[in-house]
Amino acid sequence: MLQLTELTKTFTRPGESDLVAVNKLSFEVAAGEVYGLLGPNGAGKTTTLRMVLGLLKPTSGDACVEGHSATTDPEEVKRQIGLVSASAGLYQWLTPREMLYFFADLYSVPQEQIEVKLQSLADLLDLRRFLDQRSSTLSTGQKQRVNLARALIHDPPVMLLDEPTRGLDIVGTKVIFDYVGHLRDMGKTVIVCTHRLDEAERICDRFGLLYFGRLKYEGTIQALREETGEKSLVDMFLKLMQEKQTMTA
Ligand SMILES: Nc1ncnc2c1ncn2[C@@H]1O[C@H](COP(=O)(O)OP(=O)(O)OP(=O)(O)O)[C@@H](O)[C@H]1O
Repeated sequence: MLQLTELTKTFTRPGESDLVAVNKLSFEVAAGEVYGLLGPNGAGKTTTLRMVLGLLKPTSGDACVEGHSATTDPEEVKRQIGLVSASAGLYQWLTPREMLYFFADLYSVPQEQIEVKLQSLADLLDLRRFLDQRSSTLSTGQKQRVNLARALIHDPPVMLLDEPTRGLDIVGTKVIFDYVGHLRDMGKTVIVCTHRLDEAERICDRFGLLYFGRLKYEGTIQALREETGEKSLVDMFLKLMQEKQTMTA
């Protein structure tokens, strides 16, 4: 369970006015739910994720991850979250097996559980053929699957996926779709940040449309259609942008 309460981040900029990058953002994501946090460049998605991860201190408000405050208990919050980021790399000189053991150890997964966990992830993500091959020799798709396994090795209840399909072909994208399906089935609380609105529409249960740090719309695709009068997320965004242009014209 993830709960954001009036989460706010103001950046002070030398010689310029302050920038409210995230502005009183409140929403909840339940276990077994996939929430799409969507927004154009600069909307405040990354700043929000950094605060949820306990890496950036909010100016006010808080994010609660499984009941732990990201502000006062950031170390526990990190243990509760699995992060999948398009830009995460692998340790080239390690094999996937070594890397998964390394991260399991880092997260204090009990020794007797590591092998069991590794075997189940190897099945889930089809890693068996290359578990003992150096990561530098893996294909892009194989590396991606190892990264997905790494995020789950400590069995976190909350998963953050940041641009998970960036740079992937159809096969790689399908792996992500299936992975998100598994996460939902496992009862994880999932947040997906992406620019790919068409993909978000297929994999998310509910959406928050972020614009200039504020949640402009929130709901299921059906609720958003009724509220905006637009059919697709793309059209909803275009409408939002138009409103802003009219306001500033
Ligand atoms: N450390 C910082 N200092 C000053 N301004 C910042 C800082 N970090 C982010 N910003 C500003 O805050 C706003 C939100 O940025 P953020 O990276 O959260 O947006 P985003 O929605 O993730 O965008 P993108 O999709 O392009 O990654 C932007 O205007 C950005 O320039």
